[in-house]
Order: sequence, then structure tokens, then C-alpha cells
Amino acid sequence: MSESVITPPSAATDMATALPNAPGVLQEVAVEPKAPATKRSKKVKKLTKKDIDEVLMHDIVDLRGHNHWDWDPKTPPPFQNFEELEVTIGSLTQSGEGLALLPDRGDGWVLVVPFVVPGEKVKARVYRHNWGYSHADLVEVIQPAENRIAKDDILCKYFGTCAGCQLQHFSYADQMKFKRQVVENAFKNYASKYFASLPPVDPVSQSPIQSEYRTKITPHFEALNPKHQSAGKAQSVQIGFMQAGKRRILDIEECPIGTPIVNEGMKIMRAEVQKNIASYKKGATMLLRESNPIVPGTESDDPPTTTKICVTDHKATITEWVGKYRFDYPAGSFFQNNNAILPSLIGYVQQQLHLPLSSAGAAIAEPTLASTSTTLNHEIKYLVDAYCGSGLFGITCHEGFKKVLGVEISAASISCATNNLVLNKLSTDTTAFHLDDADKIFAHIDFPSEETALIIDPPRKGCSEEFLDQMVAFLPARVVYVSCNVQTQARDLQGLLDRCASKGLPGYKVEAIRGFDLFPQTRHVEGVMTLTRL
Ligand SMILES: C[S@@+](CC[C@H](N)C(=O)[O-])C[C@H]1O[C@@H](n2cnc3c(N)ncnc32)[C@H](O)[C@@H]1O
Repeated sequence: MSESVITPPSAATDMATALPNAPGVLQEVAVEPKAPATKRSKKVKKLTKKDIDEVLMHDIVDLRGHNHWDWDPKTPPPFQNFEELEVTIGSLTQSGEGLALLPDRGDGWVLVVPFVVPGEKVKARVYRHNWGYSHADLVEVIQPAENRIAKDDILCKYFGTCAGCQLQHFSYADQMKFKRQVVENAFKNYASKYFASLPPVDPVSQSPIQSEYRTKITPHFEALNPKHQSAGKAQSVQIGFMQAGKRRILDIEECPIGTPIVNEGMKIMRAEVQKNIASYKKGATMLLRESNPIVPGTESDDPPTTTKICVTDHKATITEWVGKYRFDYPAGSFFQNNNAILPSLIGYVQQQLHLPLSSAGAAIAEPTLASTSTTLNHEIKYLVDAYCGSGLFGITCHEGFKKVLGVEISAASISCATNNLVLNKLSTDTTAFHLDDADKIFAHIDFPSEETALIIDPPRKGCSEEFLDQMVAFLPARVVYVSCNVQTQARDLQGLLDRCASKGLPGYKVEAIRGFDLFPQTRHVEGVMTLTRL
């Protein structure tokens, strides 16, 4: 047997390519449906280093305590096809799956098992192999952990079969502990050079509601099989979300994390698709999004009366309210999906923007959207909102700034952002949104850097090298970095601090790192990190 050494990546450049596609950091929204696969492949494939999921490998190395494998990758993985094993769950991955170490298989092979709790003894069926680890389905919980939520108390009857939620078998307090650990591990693994000097990661800010919070859901369906159709074979129509661990759609009538109005919409949409299924040549992903338009005739009331509707047309306009602010945007474009937590997320971002530059990091009260007027920091006068979308942060955080400039690459979002300025009666002389690549954001900015705060809220892949280069050339006094991918967020922190160090600049102090639970019952967490220029 040869000894293979797998070194988890630590260099920012390695992670720049590894992270966006890593299976451990899957998209928040379920993937597009693919052709149904009724059977798992029986072929045992040869493994290569390409099979390593970089994020998962950190968890595996932590569980094993080292990264040496005395295992020859040319030999097949140490299992029979679909072997069932009784294992004890040792830890959780950053994606909320369990890891079990098998010391007597393949020099410490690791099984990845979903829907389990550390300490539990479970039966698992192996189905897919990677370098040093295999994925397995959960067959049975033999000895449940004390903190496992009882079956009858689990929110959704499809939990464990549907791929949408991973943590419904955890109490909400345990979900919060898990997510705080995910944030901490991201910085430990991807900002490792600076981890010792970071402040302790704060507890995750909870969502005020843990069910019925998602204002957007995207169920899928597949067309009927034409061969079965012409043979007159009965076929059932599956309309719902992807099954856990399978490329197959699970038929779901209702999603308990969706708001009541999107579930109403789902009922109508399902009936429609079921009635007309024979006319569909291809399957599709449907959009169901909550909108809160003003009831006609009440526009001039203060406040106007709003109603709730479910929108299914990608191009239709959604109206959403965040505290006193109104946002209109196309249904198919990006907007945060948990409206209930936005006041506390925005309130926190406002507070972080206005922390005193000299003695930042003081304990802060529970943030609320309205709390800024008493805490404005007059050292910082300008705000740059990079990746501004339809203007959420630029608009809700504009108070106390002389000028606000947002930049966004989507033309549709920029025209909404500009329209949202008007809807919220903000002056276009002091707040503006420009269509541009965030990589060039500082080319057009003449704000003094020592009086400028920057909000960064990029897509999951994080900031580009070019973005970080120009940021270091400008050096904003305060940075608040919001991210739905804490691994790329931590990687970018290390990239930023490395760049400062290589130029002999004092760099930034990290004031605070905190998760926000925008996605209860799922593995996802939104990270917010505050930096002050030294
Ligand atoms: C996570 S969303 C945040 C949007 C907004 N901050 C919000 O909370 O509604 C990321 C946004 O970045 C935009 N984006 C992606 N790549 C970009 C780039 N290179 N330059 C500017 N904007 C970009 C996307 O269109 C999207 O609107």
C-alpha cells in the first residue's frame, strides 16, 4: 500500500478555484432537475484527487486528527456495493451531515451520513465513493441522541427525504450552535494565518420565525415519459423539490418553511401542472414569490394598506417592505428570502457602519432597523455599496451619510435600485446606483478613503482578485462584508490582509464576526464581518 498525503488547501489561490464548485457549499436554492435516475450506478470508479471536496476534507481531517492515508487509490474503495454498516457519528460537516470514522476500513475511511446527530449509532448504506470517504444513505437510527427532535415534532413530513432542509432534527438552539461553529470553522480553515488575532465569533442572530419564513420557493416538475405515454402506461406526476442524495423529484404539496401565501400559490400551480401535464414536452422549475403590494386607493394613506399575493411570472414586479422602506424588484431577480430577519440584519449593519473608528468593538444592544439615528458616526461620511442588487443596503443604511454610491452588474437590478430611491423619497443627488462591475468600483469614486465605509455583499463565489486589489489601493476606513458563503468570506479576508501585508500597510482590525440565520432548518448561514482600517 502506498501512503497518500492529502493536504487541505490553505493558500488563498487554491481556494479561489476550489470553493465555488465545492459540493459542501451547494446553492441555497435546489438545483435544476436532471433526468431521473432510478438506480444508482454499480460501477466502482477509480478515484482521483479531483474527487476531493475541499470544504469537506477539512472536516474529515479534523475527525481523523491527521491527513495521512495509508491507502492505494488504485485499489477500489473498501466496501461492497451498497454495503450496510452500523456506525457511530463522530462529528458534523459544515453542510450539517454526520461523519463516522471506520478505523478498520481503508486506513480510517470516513462515511458521510445525512440527517444524524453526533454520538448516534446508525445504520447507513454506502452508495458513492470519493478519495478517503464515501457517501451513505441513512437507513435507521439505532441509538438516537438525547437532543434529537422526536419524529412527531419534526416540522415537515418530508424531512429526511427532501434535499431542501438538513437540520429539522435539531432544536433551534442546537441549529444556532451548529451555525456559529460553521462560521468559526470557516475562518479557522480559510483565514488560518490570521485566525489567532480574530475576535471570538459572536452567537448567531436568530430568525424571529423558524417556519413559514421563505418568501420565495422554486419547485420543479418533469414531463411525462413519451415512451410510457405512447404505451399507455400510468405515470405519476412529481411536483416538488429534489430528493436527498438522488436526482429525482419528490412530490410535495406544501413546504413548511415557505410563507402561507407561497404555499397557497403552490397548491394552485400544482393543480394546473397536474391538469396539463400531457402538454409539457419538458420539465421546468416554477417560481413562487410573495409580494406585498399596496391596496389600490390607499396609496396616500400613511401608512398605506398592503396585501399579500403570490407571483409566478419572473418578469412581474414584487413589492417588499423592510421596516419603513419599500423595495420593488423583478420576481426573477435576487432579493433576500427571509423578510422577517431583515430589520435586525439591517440594524446590525447600520450599527457596524457607525462604530467609532478609534474604539470600535464595543458591546452593542440588540439591533433594530430604527436605532441608527442616535448612534451615527460622523467620522464616516460616505458609503459605497458594492454588489448592491436593488439597493437594499444603500437605501436602508443611507442615513448619516453625505453620499451613497452603489454598484451592481445587473441592469435590471440597477434600474430597480434607482426606482427604489424615488419610491423611498431619497435624493438622487446624494444617493446613486451605477451599472458596473464591482471590480472597477473605485475607479469612479472620489470619496476620501478615511471617511468612507464599504459594504460588500457578493454572490457565493465571493470577491475576485481584482476587487481585492483595488480595495487595497483605495483602503476604505470601515468595511462591512455580508456573505451567504462564510468560506469565501474568510478566504477574502485572508486575501485582503495578505495584500496589505505585502505592501507594508498596517491593514485592518477585524471588529466582529457574526452569523445571521436567514435560513432556519437548513445548513446555510449568512456571515457579517466588520473591519476597521488601522
Ligand atoms: C448576494 S446578492 C446581494 C444583493 C444586495 N446586496 C441585496 O442584499 O439585495 C449579489 C449581487 O451581486 C451582483 N453581482 C454579481 N457579480 C457582480 C459584479 N462582478 N459586479 C457587481 N455586481 C455583481 C448580483 O447581480 C447580485 O445582485
